[in-house]
Amino acid sequence: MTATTAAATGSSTPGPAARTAARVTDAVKVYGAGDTTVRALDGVTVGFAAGRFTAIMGPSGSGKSTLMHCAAGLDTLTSGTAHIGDTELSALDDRRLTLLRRDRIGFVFQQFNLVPTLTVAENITLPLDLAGARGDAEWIDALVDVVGLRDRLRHRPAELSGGQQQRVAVARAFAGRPDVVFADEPTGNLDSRSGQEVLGLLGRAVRQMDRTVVMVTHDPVAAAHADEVLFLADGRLVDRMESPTADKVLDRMKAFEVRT
Ligand SMILES: Nc1ncnc2c1ncn2[C@@H]1O[C@H](COP(=O)(O)OP(=O)(O)OP(=O)(O)O)[C@@H](O)[C@H]1O
Repeated sequence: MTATTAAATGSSTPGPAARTAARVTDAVKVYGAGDTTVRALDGVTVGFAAGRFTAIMGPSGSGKSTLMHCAAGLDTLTSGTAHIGDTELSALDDRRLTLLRRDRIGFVFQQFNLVPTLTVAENITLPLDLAGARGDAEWIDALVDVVGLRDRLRHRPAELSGGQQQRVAVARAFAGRPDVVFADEPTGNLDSRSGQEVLGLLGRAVRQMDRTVVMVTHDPVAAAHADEVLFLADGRLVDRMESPTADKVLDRMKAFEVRT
C-alpha cells in the first residue's frame, strides 16, 4: 500500500501512487580491483515510491550506504541505472548532477553538517540561497514550526543541542521541497529521546506534508518509524517488510546473525 496522505501544507504534484521518487535497476557497485575487489551492490533493483518513508537495513557491510549514495547521485554505479524521477543519473555531466542534487534531493547526515557561521534560519534556507531561489516562504515558515525551532532562528549551531541541530538539518533537507530526502543514520549521534523526535519529524514530513524519505539505519526502533523496511545482505535485496515494528525488525535482523 502506498501512503497517499494529501499534502496538508500543499504540494501540487500529482497523486503519489503514480510516482516513483527514486529507483535503481540492476545496480552493481564494485570497489577496488584484483584481489581487493568488493561487490558492494550485487544486482539490486528497487523503487522508492513517492509519499513513503522507506528504511534500509542490513548487517554492517551489506551495502546500505552504497545503495543510498548511488541512488542519490553521490556515487556512481559500476553497472545498472539510477533514476531520480524520470532523470537517469548516469546521463548527467558533473554540473547537471550537482544541480540535480541541490534542487531535487535533500540530505540528512549523522553529523548534521550545518554551517557553523550561519544562523539557524540561514542554515535552513542555504540550499535555496545557493540556488538563487527565494523559496516558498509559507512552506519554510510551516517547516520551522514543524521542527519546533521558531525561538532558535537567530542562534548559531554551536548554541544548540545535538537534537536541535539535527532538526535544523531536517528542515534544511525539506526546505526546497525536494523529490526525495535521503537520511544516512540520522539518529546515530543522538540520545534516544532526541532520536525519537527526529524520527517523528521525518514521519510527519512524509504523512502530513506528502514528502518522500529514504533512511539508512542500524536501529530497529528507528526503522519502525518507516512505512516499509528493505533488508540488504551481501549487496543484495533479500527481504522487505511492510508496517514494521521494532520487534519484527529485530527478529529479522537476528536471522541474519544466525546465518552468518
Ligand atoms: N570506498 C570504498 N572502497 C572500497 N570498499 C568500499 C568502499 N565503500 C564501501 N566499501 C565496501 O563495500 C561494502 C559495502 O559497504 P557499505 O558502506 O555500503 O555497507 P553498509 O551496509 O552501509 O555498512 P555499515 O552498516 O557498516 O555502514 C563493504 O564491504 C565496504 O567495505
